[in-house]
Amino acid sequence: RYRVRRRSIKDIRGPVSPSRLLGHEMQIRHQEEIGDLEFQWARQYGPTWRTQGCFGEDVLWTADPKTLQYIFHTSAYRFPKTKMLEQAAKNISGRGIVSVQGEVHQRQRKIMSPAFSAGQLRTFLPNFRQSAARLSRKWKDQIESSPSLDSAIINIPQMMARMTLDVIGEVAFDYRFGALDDQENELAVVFRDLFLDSMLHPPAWDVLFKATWRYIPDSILHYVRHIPTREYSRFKDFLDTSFRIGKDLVDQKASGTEKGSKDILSILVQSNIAEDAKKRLNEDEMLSQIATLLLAGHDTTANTLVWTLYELARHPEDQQKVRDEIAAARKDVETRGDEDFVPSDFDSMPFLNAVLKESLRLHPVGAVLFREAGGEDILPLSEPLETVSGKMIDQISVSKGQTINVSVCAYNRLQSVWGEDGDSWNPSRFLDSGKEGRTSVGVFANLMSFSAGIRACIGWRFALLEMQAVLSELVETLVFQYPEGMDIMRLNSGMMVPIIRGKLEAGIQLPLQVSLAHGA
Ligand code: HEM
Repeated sequence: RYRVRRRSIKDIRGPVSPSRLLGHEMQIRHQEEIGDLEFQWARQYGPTWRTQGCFGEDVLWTADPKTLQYIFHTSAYRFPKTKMLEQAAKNISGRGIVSVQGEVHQRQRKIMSPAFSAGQLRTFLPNFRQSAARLSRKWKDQIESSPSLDSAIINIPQMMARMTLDVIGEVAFDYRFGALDDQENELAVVFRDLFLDSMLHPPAWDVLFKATWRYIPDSILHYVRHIPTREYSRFKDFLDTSFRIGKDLVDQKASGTEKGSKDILSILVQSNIAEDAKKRLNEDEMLSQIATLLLAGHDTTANTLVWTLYELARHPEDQQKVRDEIAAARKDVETRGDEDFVPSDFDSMPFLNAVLKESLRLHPVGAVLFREAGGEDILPLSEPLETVSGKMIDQISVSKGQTINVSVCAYNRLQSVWGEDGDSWNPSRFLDSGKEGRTSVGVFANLMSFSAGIRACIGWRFALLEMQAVLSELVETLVFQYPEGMDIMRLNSGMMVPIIRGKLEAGIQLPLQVSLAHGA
């Protein structure tokens, strides 16, 4: 009888598995700091290695630029998200753009793209700036009411996440969360600590259970969202609440009472109406996009900004350089007679942009992307790889269903791409233009932090402009200092977040000493 032989990746080198049943899964999820193991393995085996998943599955890991380029750019939909990831995304965001695949994804992305055009984005800048100004006002008030009157220790992540939630509410849906003003908004409440509460250090039973999802038919898998444990019920609460509130919002936009509105949902509703009837988003898909944008568009940006302030507090000379650049741009604004920065002003802040890139490089909020081979395929490698049996190979054959974990954090530090100081903070690397010979990979700055290709972050320009707007306000008006002896760790709560070593129970923490900038 003819049998198809699966292509084995057993000859790819990798660490010895600590458990037959769970492989490296628990070790990876419970590692002390996010990325530590991947950095170690990338150093030991090069940018491609193999680990053991649950039930003895061989998992291929890659941080190799040529492989990444092949998977994300060259191969269209040939490397879908794993079924486990697809279902996990559906549990929390429904059938929105993050969780669908192939043609459905292509259809949704086409309808959503107009809402993220450059022209559309410009209209959001005043909102980004006003929200940033409200945040800096809050922190100034905290400083002015502190015992010393000139500085205060402030836990940065808390208010930052509230600000980005307010921003996404307003510009995406014309909806007021009032999060910066401590309002007990229903949606804001189901959102609070959603990921930290549900995804940190998952128990072994759940890791094993999720590993079986690939064998369960979709019609049954759909019901996992009703499992009454902490993770599943928190996600269900969030999704149900966001669908209920979203429905009112969509009805308002569709009824045309808000003609001329420029929020993302209004554009989306219009773009959907303009689409061929057969290709339109149905109600379930439309509501899912609301949950998706809330999730994808708020904590991501907040955390990147938090890590940026962490680095600037640790590198005061760089912080001052950014402040000087902002001051020079401010003079230009005044000379022009404008009230505030316009998008092109941020082009004249090369160091601020380099700082954001370097922060995204060292602290990608999504440290790993999960894919599988949609069919038999051959992955190219940028450098020959020595196998367990001592062969040198320059490509890897994979079978349909082969799990491929993309280590964004390891790629972002790869010495062959970023130089010997790949592990260190050095924003100036982005000021040098000597990039010839590099394999072009990510959608932004050759980084994988916003992913790449047809499934790259749809909101990367949005995030960048928001971060430019917020960082320029905060650094112009405030000075951030790193408290002596504090030890911050990168924790995995589904996203890379900071905590203080030994104080996990305190949750996400980055307390910085904040004072008023001279003249602010
Ligand atoms: C610094 C901030 C951000 C980072 C680092 C980031 C990162 C990413 C990454 C890595 C992906 C790919 C995920 C995967 O393939 O598994 C992604 C997808 C996505 N992001 Fe972002 N993101 C950010 C901000 C935003 C914002 C502000 C929005 C919306 C306003 C947004 C909306 C989305 C959407 C809708 C997708 C799915 C795209 C698709 O599958 O076609 N993101 N993002």
